[in-house]
Amino acid sequence: MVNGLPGKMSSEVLKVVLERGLDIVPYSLTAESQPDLLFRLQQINHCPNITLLKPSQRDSEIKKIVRDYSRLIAVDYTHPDAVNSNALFYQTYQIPFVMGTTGGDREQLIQSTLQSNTYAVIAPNMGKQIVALQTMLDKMAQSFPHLFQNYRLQVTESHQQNKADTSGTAKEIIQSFIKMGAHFDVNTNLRMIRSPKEQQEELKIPTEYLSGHAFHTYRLTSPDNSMEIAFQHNVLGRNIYAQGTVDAVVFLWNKIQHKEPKKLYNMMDVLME
Ligand SMILES: NC(=O)C1=CN([C@@H]2O[C@H](COP(=O)(O)OP(=O)(O)OC[C@H]3O[C@@H](n4cnc5c(N)ncnc54)[C@H](OP(=O)(O)O)[C@@H]3O)[C@@H](O)[C@H]2O)C=CC1
Ligand SMILES: O=C(O)C1=N[C@H](C(=O)O)C[C@H](O)C1
Repeated sequence: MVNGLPGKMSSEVLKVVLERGLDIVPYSLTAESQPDLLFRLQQINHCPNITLLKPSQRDSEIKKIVRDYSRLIAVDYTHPDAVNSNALFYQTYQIPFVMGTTGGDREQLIQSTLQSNTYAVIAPNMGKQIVALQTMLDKMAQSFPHLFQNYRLQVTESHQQNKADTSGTAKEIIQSFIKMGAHFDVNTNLRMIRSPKEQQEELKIPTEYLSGHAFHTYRLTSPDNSMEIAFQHNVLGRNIYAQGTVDAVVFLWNKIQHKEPKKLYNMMDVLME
Protein backbone atom coordinates (compact mmCIF):
# COMPACT_ATOMS: atom_id res chain seq x y z
CA MET A 1 0.00 0.00 0.00
CA VAL A 2 1.83 3.06 -1.29
CA ASN A 3 0.84 6.10 0.77
CA GLY A 4 1.28 9.73 -0.24
CA LEU A 5 -0.26 9.58 -3.72
CA PRO A 6 -0.30 11.61 -5.90
CA GLY A 7 3.06 12.81 -4.51
CA LYS A 8 6.28 12.39 -6.44
CA MET A 9 8.05 9.70 -4.39
CA SER A 10 4.96 7.58 -3.89
CA SER A 11 4.24 7.72 -7.64
CA GLU A 12 7.79 6.53 -8.38
CA VAL A 13 7.47 3.71 -5.83
CA LEU A 14 4.13 2.67 -7.33
CA LYS A 15 5.81 2.51 -10.76
CA VAL A 16 8.63 0.29 -9.44
CA VAL A 17 6.17 -1.97 -7.57
CA LEU A 18 4.23 -2.50 -10.80
CA GLU A 19 7.40 -2.94 -12.89
CA ARG A 20 8.63 -5.64 -10.51
CA GLY A 21 5.29 -7.46 -10.70
CA LEU A 22 4.41 -7.14 -7.01
CA ASP A 23 0.79 -6.85 -5.90
CA ILE A 24 -0.51 -3.40 -5.12
CA VAL A 25 -3.21 -2.57 -2.59
CA PRO A 26 -5.52 -0.16 -4.47
CA TYR A 27 -5.76 2.38 -1.63
CA SER A 28 -3.45 5.20 -0.61
CA LEU A 29 -3.40 7.60 2.32
CA THR A 30 -3.48 11.16 1.02
CA ALA A 31 -3.73 14.74 2.34
CA GLU A 32 -6.99 16.17 3.69
CA SER A 33 -6.87 18.89 1.00
CA GLN A 34 -6.60 16.38 -1.88
CA PRO A 35 -9.43 17.15 -4.36
CA ASP A 36 -9.25 13.83 -6.29
CA LEU A 37 -10.85 10.57 -5.19
CA LEU A 38 -8.84 8.27 -7.44
CA PHE A 39 -5.28 8.05 -8.77
CA ARG A 40 -3.84 6.10 -11.68
CA LEU A 41 -0.36 6.10 -13.26
CA GLN A 42 -1.06 6.99 -16.87
CA GLN A 43 2.24 5.60 -18.25
CA ILE A 44 1.60 2.02 -16.98
CA ASN A 45 -1.26 0.19 -18.68
CA HIS A 46 -1.90 -2.31 -15.90
CA CYS A 47 -1.93 0.32 -13.13
CA PRO A 48 -5.18 -0.09 -11.19
CA ASN A 49 -7.31 2.82 -10.04
CA ILE A 50 -6.21 3.66 -6.53
CA THR A 51 -8.71 5.06 -4.03
CA LEU A 52 -7.32 8.02 -2.10
CA LEU A 53 -8.10 8.09 1.63
CA LYS A 54 -7.95 11.34 3.57
CA PRO A 55 -7.00 11.40 7.27
CA SER A 56 -10.69 11.90 8.14
CA GLN A 57 -11.70 8.75 6.17
CA ARG A 58 -8.96 6.29 6.88
CA ASP A 59 -9.99 4.92 10.28
CA SER A 60 -13.36 3.82 8.94
CA GLU A 61 -11.80 2.07 5.90
CA ILE A 62 -8.64 0.47 7.20
CA LYS A 63 -10.11 -2.54 9.04
CA LYS A 64 -11.71 -3.81 5.83
CA ILE A 65 -8.48 -3.17 3.89
CA VAL A 66 -6.41 -5.12 6.44
CA ARG A 67 -8.96 -7.95 6.27
CA ASP A 68 -8.99 -8.04 2.46
CA TYR A 69 -5.21 -7.70 2.03
CA SER A 70 -3.69 -9.87 4.74
CA ARG A 71 -0.14 -9.48 3.32
CA LEU A 72 -0.34 -5.69 3.48
CA ILE A 73 2.86 -3.69 3.92
CA ALA A 74 2.58 0.12 3.88
CA VAL A 75 5.10 2.45 2.27
CA ASP A 76 5.00 6.06 3.47
CA TYR A 77 6.19 9.01 1.37
CA THR A 78 4.02 11.79 2.69
CA HIS A 79 4.93 14.98 4.53
CA PRO A 80 7.24 15.76 7.48
CA ASP A 81 4.16 16.98 9.40
CA ALA A 82 2.48 13.59 8.90
CA VAL A 83 5.35 11.22 9.81
CA ASN A 84 4.45 10.67 13.45
CA SER A 85 0.66 10.50 13.03
CA ASN A 86 0.95 8.13 10.06
CA ALA A 87 3.36 5.90 11.99
CA LEU A 88 0.90 5.80 14.90
CA PHE A 89 -1.82 4.81 12.45
CA TYR A 90 0.27 1.85 11.16
CA GLN A 91 1.19 0.91 14.72
CA THR A 92 -2.43 1.03 15.92
CA TYR A 93 -3.54 -1.37 13.18
CA GLN A 94 -0.33 -3.44 13.33
CA ILE A 95 0.48 -2.71 9.69
CA PRO A 96 4.16 -3.35 8.86
CA PHE A 97 5.60 -0.22 7.24
CA VAL A 98 8.52 1.23 5.31
CA MET A 99 8.86 4.87 6.35
CA GLY A 100 10.69 6.98 3.75
CA THR A 101 9.19 10.28 4.86
CA THR A 102 11.70 12.56 6.57
CA GLY A 103 11.29 15.07 9.41
CA GLY A 104 8.92 14.97 12.35
CA ASP A 105 10.03 13.79 15.78
CA ARG A 106 12.45 11.00 14.85
CA GLU A 107 13.04 9.85 18.44
CA GLN A 108 9.29 9.51 18.98
CA LEU A 109 9.01 7.66 15.67
CA ILE A 110 11.58 5.08 16.78
CA GLN A 111 10.23 4.74 20.31
CA SER A 112 6.57 4.36 19.29
CA THR A 113 7.53 1.76 16.68
CA LEU A 114 9.52 -0.24 19.23
CA GLN A 115 6.74 -0.02 21.82
CA SER A 116 4.05 -1.07 19.36
CA ASN A 117 6.07 -4.11 18.25
CA THR A 118 5.31 -3.38 14.59
CA TYR A 119 7.64 -4.54 11.81
CA ALA A 120 9.21 -1.50 10.12
CA VAL A 121 12.08 -0.18 8.04
CA ILE A 122 12.72 3.50 8.75
CA ALA A 123 15.32 5.53 6.86
CA PRO A 124 15.63 9.08 5.49
CA ASN A 125 17.42 7.71 2.44
CA MET A 126 16.59 4.48 0.62
CA GLY A 127 19.19 4.93 -2.14
CA LYS A 128 21.47 1.98 -1.52
CA GLN A 129 24.65 3.64 -2.84
CA ILE A 130 24.08 6.54 -0.46
CA VAL A 131 23.20 4.17 2.39
CA ALA A 132 26.55 2.45 1.71
CA LEU A 133 28.30 5.83 2.15
CA GLN A 134 26.37 6.39 5.40
CA THR A 135 27.39 2.91 6.62
CA MET A 136 31.03 3.62 5.78
CA LEU A 137 30.95 6.97 7.62
CA ASP A 138 29.32 5.30 10.64
CA LYS A 139 32.10 2.72 10.69
CA MET A 140 34.72 5.46 10.27
CA ALA A 141 33.25 7.25 13.28
CA GLN A 142 33.46 4.06 15.36
CA SER A 143 37.02 3.24 14.29
CA PHE A 144 38.50 6.76 14.19
CA PRO A 145 36.53 8.93 16.64
CA HIS A 146 39.05 11.85 16.46
CA LEU A 147 39.73 11.73 12.73
CA PHE A 148 38.33 15.22 12.05
CA GLN A 149 39.07 16.78 15.44
CA ASN A 150 38.49 20.56 15.15
CA TYR A 151 37.93 20.36 11.39
CA ARG A 152 35.23 22.71 10.09
CA LEU A 153 32.32 20.99 8.36
CA GLN A 154 30.47 22.87 5.60
CA VAL A 155 27.37 21.23 4.13
CA THR A 156 25.49 22.17 0.99
CA GLU A 157 22.24 20.41 0.12
CA SER A 158 20.15 21.31 -2.92
CA HIS A 159 16.60 20.01 -3.44
CA GLN A 160 13.41 20.93 -5.33
CA GLN A 161 11.95 24.25 -4.26
CA ASN A 162 8.91 22.74 -2.49
CA LYS A 163 10.88 20.43 -0.18
CA ALA A 164 9.33 20.97 3.25
CA ASP A 165 12.34 20.25 5.46
CA THR A 166 16.12 20.17 5.76
CA SER A 167 17.45 16.97 4.23
CA GLY A 168 17.05 14.08 6.68
CA THR A 169 20.03 12.36 5.05
CA ALA A 170 22.23 15.41 5.61
CA LYS A 171 21.16 15.54 9.27
CA GLU A 172 22.26 11.92 9.80
CA ILE A 173 25.55 12.27 7.91
CA ILE A 174 26.43 15.46 9.83
CA GLN A 175 26.08 13.44 13.07
CA SER A 176 28.74 10.98 11.84
CA PHE A 177 31.20 13.82 11.19
CA ILE A 178 30.43 15.36 14.58
CA LYS A 179 31.24 11.98 16.16
CA MET A 180 34.62 12.22 14.39
CA GLY A 181 35.27 15.58 16.09
CA ALA A 182 34.19 18.06 13.38
CA HIS A 183 32.69 21.45 14.28
CA PHE A 184 29.30 22.18 12.75
CA ASP A 185 26.93 25.08 13.43
CA VAL A 186 23.60 24.69 11.68
CA ASN A 187 23.23 28.50 11.39
CA THR A 188 26.53 29.15 9.63
CA ASN A 189 27.75 25.83 8.17
CA LEU A 190 24.66 24.60 6.37
CA ARG A 191 23.64 25.95 2.97
CA MET A 192 20.23 24.81 1.74
CA ILE A 193 19.70 25.65 -1.93
CA ARG A 194 16.05 25.81 -2.99
CA SER A 195 16.25 28.47 -5.72
CA PRO A 196 15.86 26.95 -9.23
CA LYS A 197 17.97 29.82 -10.65
CA GLU A 198 20.94 28.98 -8.38
CA GLN A 199 20.43 25.27 -9.04
CA GLN A 200 20.67 25.80 -12.79
CA GLU A 201 23.45 28.38 -12.83
CA GLU A 202 25.65 27.06 -10.05
CA LEU A 203 24.99 23.33 -9.88
CA LYS A 204 24.03 22.84 -13.56
CA ILE A 205 20.91 20.85 -12.64
CA PRO A 206 19.09 20.02 -15.90
CA THR A 207 15.71 21.79 -16.16
CA GLU A 208 13.73 18.54 -16.07
CA TYR A 209 15.22 17.69 -12.65
CA LEU A 210 14.56 21.00 -10.90
CA SER A 211 11.39 19.39 -9.52
CA GLY A 212 13.29 16.36 -8.15
CA HIS A 213 16.99 16.20 -7.30
CA ALA A 214 19.27 15.89 -4.28
CA PHE A 215 22.82 17.28 -4.53
CA HIS A 216 24.79 17.02 -1.28
CA THR A 217 28.39 18.06 -0.53
CA TYR A 218 30.11 17.64 2.85
CA ARG A 219 33.41 19.55 2.98
CA LEU A 220 35.82 19.29 5.93
CA THR A 221 38.67 21.76 6.38
CA SER A 222 41.51 21.37 8.87
CA PRO A 223 42.02 24.04 11.58
CA ASP A 224 45.10 25.48 9.76
CA ASN A 225 43.36 25.30 6.34
CA SER A 226 46.10 23.03 4.96
CA MET A 227 43.84 20.06 4.36
CA GLU A 228 40.41 19.72 2.80
CA ILE A 229 38.39 16.58 2.15
CA ALA A 230 34.93 16.40 0.57
CA PHE A 231 32.22 13.76 0.19
CA GLN A 232 29.51 14.21 -2.41
CA HIS A 233 26.36 12.44 -3.63
CA ASN A 234 24.32 13.91 -6.45
CA VAL A 235 21.03 12.33 -7.52
CA LEU A 236 18.79 13.35 -10.42
CA GLY A 237 15.21 12.11 -10.14
CA ARG A 238 13.92 9.59 -7.61
CA ASN A 239 14.38 6.15 -9.07
CA ILE A 240 17.21 5.00 -6.78
CA TYR A 241 15.10 5.68 -3.68
CA ALA A 242 12.10 3.85 -5.13
CA GLN A 243 14.23 0.80 -6.01
CA GLY A 244 15.63 0.74 -2.47
CA THR A 245 12.15 1.14 -1.02
CA VAL A 246 10.81 -1.89 -2.84
CA ASP A 247 13.89 -3.87 -1.72
CA ALA A 248 13.00 -2.80 1.84
CA VAL A 249 9.43 -4.08 1.38
CA VAL A 250 10.71 -7.48 0.22
CA PHE A 251 13.23 -7.52 3.10
CA LEU A 252 10.46 -6.77 5.61
CA TRP A 253 8.20 -9.44 4.11
CA ASN A 254 10.98 -12.03 4.64
CA LYS A 255 11.43 -10.91 8.25
CA ILE A 256 7.68 -11.28 8.86
CA GLN A 257 7.65 -14.75 7.28
CA HIS A 258 10.53 -15.86 9.50
CA LYS A 259 8.83 -14.31 12.57
CA GLU A 260 12.09 -12.50 13.35
CA PRO A 261 12.08 -11.26 16.95
CA LYS A 262 13.83 -8.02 15.86
CA LYS A 263 11.18 -5.85 14.25
CA LEU A 264 12.68 -2.42 13.65
CA TYR A 265 15.25 -2.03 10.86
CA ASN A 266 16.98 0.70 8.87
CA MET A 267 18.30 0.71 5.32
CA MET A 268 21.76 -0.32 6.49
CA ASP A 269 20.16 -3.59 7.64
CA VAL A 270 18.55 -4.02 4.22
CA LEU A 271 21.83 -3.30 2.45
CA MET A 272 23.88 -5.64 4.67
CA GLU A 273 21.46 -8.47 3.99
N1 LIG B 1 13.77 8.04 2.25
C1 LIG B 1 14.08 8.42 1.02
O1 LIG B 1 14.88 7.78 0.32
C2 LIG B 1 13.47 9.64 0.45
C3 LIG B 1 12.64 10.39 1.22
N2 LIG B 1 11.97 11.44 0.69
C4 LIG B 1 11.03 12.10 1.57
O2 LIG B 1 9.70 11.69 1.21
C5 LIG B 1 8.77 12.72 1.57
C6 LIG B 1 7.87 13.03 0.39
O3 LIG B 1 8.63 13.56 -0.67
P1 LIG B 1 7.97 13.89 -2.10
O4 LIG B 1 7.25 12.71 -2.63
O5 LIG B 1 9.04 14.52 -2.89
O6 LIG B 1 6.89 15.00 -1.68
P2 LIG B 1 5.55 15.40 -2.43
O7 LIG B 1 5.14 16.70 -1.86
O8 LIG B 1 5.70 15.27 -3.89
O9 LIG B 1 4.51 14.27 -1.96
C7 LIG B 1 3.99 14.14 -0.67
C8 LIG B 1 2.53 13.76 -0.79
O10 LIG B 1 1.99 13.44 0.50
C9 LIG B 1 0.71 14.09 0.62
N3 LIG B 1 0.35 14.26 2.02
C10 LIG B 1 0.43 15.37 2.81
N4 LIG B 1 -0.04 15.10 4.04
C11 LIG B 1 -0.42 13.81 4.04
C12 LIG B 1 -0.99 12.93 5.02
N5 LIG B 1 -1.27 13.35 6.26
N6 LIG B 1 -1.24 11.64 4.68
C13 LIG B 1 -0.97 11.21 3.45
N7 LIG B 1 -0.45 11.99 2.47
C14 LIG B 1 -0.18 13.27 2.77
C15 LIG B 1 0.92 15.40 -0.12
O11 LIG B 1 -0.29 16.04 -0.43
P3 LIG B 1 -0.31 17.65 -0.59
O12 LIG B 1 0.69 17.97 -1.65
O13 LIG B 1 -1.72 17.92 -0.99
O14 LIG B 1 0.07 18.20 0.74
C16 LIG B 1 1.66 14.89 -1.37
O15 LIG B 1 0.76 14.35 -2.31
C17 LIG B 1 9.63 13.88 2.09
O16 LIG B 1 9.70 13.81 3.49
C18 LIG B 1 11.01 13.60 1.49
O17 LIG B 1 12.07 14.15 2.21
C19 LIG B 1 12.11 11.80 -0.61
C20 LIG B 1 12.96 11.11 -1.42
C21 LIG B 1 13.71 9.98 -0.96
O1 LIG C 1 12.90 15.35 -0.51
C1 LIG C 1 13.73 14.76 -1.22
O2 LIG C 1 13.77 14.87 -2.46
C2 LIG C 1 14.71 13.90 -0.57
N1 LIG C 1 14.59 13.67 0.71
C3 LIG C 1 15.44 12.86 1.50
C4 LIG C 1 16.13 13.71 2.53
O3 LIG C 1 15.50 14.61 3.11
O4 LIG C 1 17.32 13.49 2.80
C5 LIG C 1 16.38 12.03 0.67
C6 LIG C 1 16.90 12.73 -0.54
O5 LIG C 1 17.75 13.77 -0.15
C7 LIG C 1 15.76 13.26 -1.39
